[in-house]
Amino acid sequence: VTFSTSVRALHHQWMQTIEDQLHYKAVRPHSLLVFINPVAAIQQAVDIYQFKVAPLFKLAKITTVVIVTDYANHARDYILATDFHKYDGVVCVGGDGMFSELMQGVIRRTQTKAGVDLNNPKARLAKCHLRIGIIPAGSTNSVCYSTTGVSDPVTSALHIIVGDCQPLDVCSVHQRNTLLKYSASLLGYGFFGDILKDAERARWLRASRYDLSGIKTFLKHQLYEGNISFRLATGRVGSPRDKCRSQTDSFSAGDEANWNELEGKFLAINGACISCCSFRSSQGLSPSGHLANGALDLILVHKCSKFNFLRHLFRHVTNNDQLDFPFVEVYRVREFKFLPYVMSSREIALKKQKRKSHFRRNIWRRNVGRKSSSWNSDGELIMPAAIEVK
Ligand SMILES: Nc1ncnc2c1ncn2[C@@H]1O[C@H](COP(=O)(O)OP(=O)(O)OP(=O)(O)O)[C@@H](O)[C@H]1O
Repeated sequence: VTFSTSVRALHHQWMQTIEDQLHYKAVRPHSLLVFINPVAAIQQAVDIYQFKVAPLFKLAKITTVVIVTDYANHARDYILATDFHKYDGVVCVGGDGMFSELMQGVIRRTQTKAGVDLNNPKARLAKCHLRIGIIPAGSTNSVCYSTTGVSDPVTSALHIIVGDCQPLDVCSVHQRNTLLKYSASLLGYGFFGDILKDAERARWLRASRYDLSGIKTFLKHQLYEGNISFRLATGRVGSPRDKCRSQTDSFSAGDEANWNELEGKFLAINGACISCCSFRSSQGLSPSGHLANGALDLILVHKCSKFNFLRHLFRHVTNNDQLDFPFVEVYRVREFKFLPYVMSSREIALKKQKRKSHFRRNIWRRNVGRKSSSWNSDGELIMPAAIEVK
């Protein structure tokens, strides 16, 4: 909504009323540290901040320190080394990758200060009090879209100004006793991991790199074999197949379920902490995913024909239920572990020999088990395939 008037007195009255209202807001930021990723999407983040956001912060009397990053992980390193007493929060001007970078910095900083061993997958993390605001300026902006309902810099700036707060679930991704990453939106193995890996090689194509890599990855129809074990979320956390999207309970003590285990050949294994919607898919990967219920929706896409996989993918951009297929399983879980089955080079050699005589009969097996995929963690690649997520 835009108000406009040529009457000076009325304009002044409106401004005064807004200022008064802001004055009464108890928890709103007065001082912010802003990080701008100049290479996000079509390299317009600096302009978006300068022309759309900075004037609003100025009107709201928010003082800012602005840093245009020089390299990947500049913001994360800065957060780890900075004294935050004078800031009420940090703002990320960029996409999901940039948000993830700031989030890694904020969580790592909080845990280190609290003496928590980051590499211990069983450690209970300390709560982060420093808030992160997102001004969408990236290619996908899924976290912003899933939390505010749109991807619009001005809307996000207004949310920040009035001090809106939306808690988010974050999961830790470990390999044995090493922390790999924290993830707040998508953890995708197979299809989404391969798309990202391919798209990273073609960053010069900007946002369209995802479309091109998506088509290439789809045509490869690569299957990945492995074992997945997961602990279901119990209590009133709802189900990923709920049609009702209203908020559910969050994790409560004593909420323990047994581990389930299954193995198979997967086209995709996706963990969604939020619905992961974006302009590409207004429903998202997990349309009923909740924002802070302490659970993650685990979507397993089993081996199926290319045609059926295309139907599943196509439903993400329509209002049809993309989870309603016999080859798609979905669980709301507290944690999961994945172990890829990858053949050794000796096994591959043996298989090749065998295939010479049974080439036609075994042709379908060509894609299975030769190599593992990588994980796409909020738009960042995680190379180890065997992970524990909590
Ligand atoms: N100055 C910089 N030079 C190069 N890379 C940077 C710089 N600053 C940040 N980065 C990195 O750029 C990566 C991508 O940034 P970002 O997520 O903002 O844009 P995007 O990939 O276009 O958007 P999305 O993640 O929403 O698709 C992030 O991983 C971030 O760490």
